[in-house]
Amino acid sequence: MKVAILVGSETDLNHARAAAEVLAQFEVPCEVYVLSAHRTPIETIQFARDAERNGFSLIIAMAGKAAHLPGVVAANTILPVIGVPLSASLNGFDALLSVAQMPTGVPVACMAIDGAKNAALFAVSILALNNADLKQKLLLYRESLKKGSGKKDL
Ligand SMILES: Nc1c(C(=O)O)ncn1[C@@H]1O[C@H](COP(=O)(O)O)[C@@H](O)[C@H]1O
Repeated sequence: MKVAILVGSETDLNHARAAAEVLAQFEVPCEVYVLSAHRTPIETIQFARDAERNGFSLIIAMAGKAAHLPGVVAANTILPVIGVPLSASLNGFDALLSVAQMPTGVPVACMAIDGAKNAALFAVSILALNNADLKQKLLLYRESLKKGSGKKDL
């Protein structure tokens, strides 16, 4: 059980870090790579093709601007690909549409703009399907979200 976190540029590494921190909280191992469908197309495709053989269970791919990275990765693996559009320009709307509007047959699970943490949590949900220990941790995490909710007397 291992997650790959891909970002399109070194300038996106803060988002990779945010996702990696969530995965670490759940003790899910991950590896971070800077790969770009535009700047390093051959390496990106090779990474996606080898990902399953290299022990990855799923891939989180994040990119800003013309965010083709998640789609190109999805086109080259049948592992689940979670895409995160980043707000590198146009408040992230350009990347959102690039990640969300995949043609039928090659899906990418598109998170919110800059939704790196939710990408990691979604990855944990998928992995928890086959891992009772992880499922328990996820249930505890959801329980922790209740803190601070309810009626407030001001
Ligand atoms: N969208 C992509 C891809 C890709 O889709 O393969 N590769 C880099 N990028 C994005 O370009 C933005 C600007 O990158 P630079 O800051 O390096 O110029 C980044 O947000 C990156 O994700």
